[in-house]
Amino acid sequence: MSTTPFEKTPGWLDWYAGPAKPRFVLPPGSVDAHCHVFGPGAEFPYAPERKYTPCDASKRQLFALRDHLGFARNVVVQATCHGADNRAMVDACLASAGRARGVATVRRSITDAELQQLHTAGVRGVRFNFVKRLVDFTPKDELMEIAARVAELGWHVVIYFEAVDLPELWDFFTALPTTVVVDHMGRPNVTQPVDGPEFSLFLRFMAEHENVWSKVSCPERLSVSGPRALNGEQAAYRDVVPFARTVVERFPDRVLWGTDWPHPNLKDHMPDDGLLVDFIPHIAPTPELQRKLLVDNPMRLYWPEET
Ligand SMILES: O=C(O)/C=C(\CC(=O)C(=O)O)C(=O)O
Repeated sequence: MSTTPFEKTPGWLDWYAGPAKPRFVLPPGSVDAHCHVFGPGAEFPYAPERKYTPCDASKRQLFALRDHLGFARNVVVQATCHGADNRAMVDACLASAGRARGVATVRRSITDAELQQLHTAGVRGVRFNFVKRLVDFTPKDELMEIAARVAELGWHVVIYFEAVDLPELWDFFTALPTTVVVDHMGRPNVTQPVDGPEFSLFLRFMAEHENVWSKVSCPERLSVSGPRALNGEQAAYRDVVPFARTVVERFPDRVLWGTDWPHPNLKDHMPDDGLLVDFIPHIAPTPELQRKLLVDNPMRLYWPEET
């Protein structure tokens, strides 16, 4: 039972308890390269400037899911409900015995010593979020300054934005001096054709910039016609498959996959994470593509010293 002093956002959907055991057997050493921890709020309070208040989702629960699904490692991405207070994410990395790396949110005021502490804890990237419902605006010159500082540590920049905003953000993104990792394929509108102007622009963004990678994650967030990953469904979110599969097949060495557990801000349903894993072979149909997506690429980015 939760003892959080926080009241969840009305209508909040809690993460799925008792997920199925995936039928798809993950390659040994697979990395869940996009997931979060929330609090627990009593230990790691949510940020005053947050746009939503989630249910708690602790490191212990995350690691139990990792083991249940068959992942070896996690990349814990700072969620906006914790603002630039990275303590919950750092605590998860430190408790993971080297099996978790982190992506932080930092402000311009962070000191070099604090950045170094994050590095020692396992942080290897910063996240710049441009989704307006999630964060207040941060000036681009501040973000560029942060990017230049973290480049010196060998970190990358994770960017999260809506597809309609890519044209306006293009110049900023293409000026970033690091590897750039796009969350959830830049959130395409999957009711549009995969070869239509919107997604073609995203593919061009990746094709013309070899430092740009993409997470082919979050079908449950992008899908419009489903079916949902519930009740044993083995062919969930069919409308997202052509988009993700195109990215995996065109850029096999620059893609990552993650559960996005505990799935913040879903409105419609909460997926069974076991069935989400069963989505992977639909978008990465061969063992070679699967190994690159789940092992080789995330290891190169987050644990390069082991590759
Ligand atoms: O978990 C995600 O990747 C997506 C989110 C939440 C988020 O980014 C955050 O809170 O930081 C969303 O679309 O609401």
